Amino acid sequence: MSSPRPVTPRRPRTLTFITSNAHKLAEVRAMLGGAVDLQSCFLDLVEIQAGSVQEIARDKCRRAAAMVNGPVLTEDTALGFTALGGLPGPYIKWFVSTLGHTGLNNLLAAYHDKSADAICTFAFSAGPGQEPLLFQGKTTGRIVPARGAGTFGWDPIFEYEGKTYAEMDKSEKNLISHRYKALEKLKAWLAEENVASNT
Ligand SMILES: O=c1[nH]c(=O)c2ncn([C@@H]3O[C@H](COP(=O)(O)OP(=O)(O)OP(=O)(O)O)[C@@H](O)[C@H]3O)c2[nH]1
Ligand SMILES: [Mg+2]
Repeated sequence: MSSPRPVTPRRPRTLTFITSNAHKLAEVRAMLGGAVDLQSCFLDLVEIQAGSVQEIARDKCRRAAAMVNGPVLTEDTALGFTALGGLPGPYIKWFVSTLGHTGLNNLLAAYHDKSADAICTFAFSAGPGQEPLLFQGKTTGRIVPARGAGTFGWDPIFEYEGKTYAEMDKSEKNLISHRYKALEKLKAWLAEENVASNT
């Protein structure tokens, strides 16, 4: 007996982005432009502890799809310090709120290597029981003492090519960021469907 073929979800024209983070939503809106009709739903989803960012992102998306009983887009951001083997990674939210910018710098005080990877993982599920598809982007930078007037999480301590995210105009960050790179992959996937459905 042959096993069932995996079903590729239809690419949606409307995306419902489930997030509790207004900064993420603003960046995603700015970067998606008119590529898709973006709806948002402000929910703080449970996030599991797991060994991989992918596993956490998939679980978060499955929960969102079950909660709204329909197609959903979710996003998970990790910030991994090379010297710490990729930690705090997906747990950066709790590290930044507990340690602050200075504390995060102090974590690297004993190490010469200050490099860090900002990793963004979007997950799309076509609905409850539908396996999420992942779109991931990574930007490598350095952890530095806070600079710039950023109000978004760790933007002031993440330096890329001489400027922290917080020192960049939004439009500048949105051309090189981890989120931009992930969103380009999501947009390419959406565009493929538009080509297919117009032919
Ligand atoms: O300076 C920043 N520049 C960014 O570009 C960025 N993207 C995310 N974050 C922060 O990193 C943690 C991720 O955790 P996270 O993915 O679980 O997000 P969240 O819980 O805030 O929202 P969500 O899970 O409801 O979507 C949270 O503290 C976010 O505020 C950023 N900080
Ligand atoms: Mg979260």
